[in-house]
Amino acid sequence: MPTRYVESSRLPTAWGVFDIHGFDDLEANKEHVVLTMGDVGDGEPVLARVHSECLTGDALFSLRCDCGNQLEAALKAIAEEGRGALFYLRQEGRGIGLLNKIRAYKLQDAGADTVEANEQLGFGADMRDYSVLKPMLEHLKIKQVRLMTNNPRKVAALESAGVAITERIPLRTDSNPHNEKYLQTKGSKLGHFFGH
Ligand SMILES: Nc1nc2c(ncn2[C@@H]2O[C@H](COP(=O)(O)OP(=O)(O)OP(=O)(O)O)[C@@H](O)[C@H]2O)c(=O)[nH]1
Ligand SMILES: [Zn+2]
Repeated sequence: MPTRYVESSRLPTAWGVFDIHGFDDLEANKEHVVLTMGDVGDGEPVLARVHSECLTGDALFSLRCDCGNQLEAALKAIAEEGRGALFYLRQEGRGIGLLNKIRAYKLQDAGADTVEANEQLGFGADMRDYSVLKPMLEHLKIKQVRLMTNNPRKVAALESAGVAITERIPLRTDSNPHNEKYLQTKGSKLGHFFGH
C-alpha cells in the first residue's frame, strides 16, 4: 500500500483544538497531514479544504500569493462550525517543489506570469497529483464534502476519489499589489472560478 496512516494527536491552534493525522506517502516519499475537528466519519457532508503546501505563503508571510490567507480562512471556518477537515498536501509550488518555485518567482520578477514561468522551466502549469487523497479520505471515513475552493481540478480530484461534493464554497481572499497578477492568472489560465 503506497500511503500509510501513521498516527494522530491533538493540535491546539489559534482557532481551536484540532486533531492532526499523519500519513506517509511511500511512493512519492512525502509526509502529509489532515487537521480535523469534530466527528468527520459519521457520513454527513464535511466542511473541507484541500490545501497545497506553500512554505513562502503559509509560513513565511509572503504576499506573492493568497495561500496563507486561504489556510487561515479555512481553519477559521472549520473551527466556527466545530466540524471539518483540512488536507495539507505536500505539493509545494503546484508540484514542482520549493526551489523550482523560487526559480519561477525569478522569471516572474522579469515579467512572466505563473503559468509562463512554469513552462519556461519545462514544467506543466500545474503538476499536482491528488491520488494520495483517496486513502486519506477512506481512513477518515469521509464520504461527502462541502469543499472550500475556487479550483475546478480539486473538485474533479475528489470526485474521482469517490467523494460526493454536496457544495462548493468559494474561498475569496484579499488581493494586494504583489499577488494581483497571480490571482488574475488563476482566473484566466488555470480555470479558477472567479473573476479576479
Ligand atoms: N509553480 C508555482 N506555484 C505557486 C506559485 N505561487 C503559489 N504556488 C503554489 O500554488 C499552490 C496553491 O495551492 P492552493 O492554495 O491549494 O490553491 P489553488 O490550487 O489555487 O486552489 P484554491 O483551492 O482555489 O485555493 C501551492 O502549492 C503554492 O506553493 C507560483 O508562482 N508558481
Ligand atoms: Zn502561496
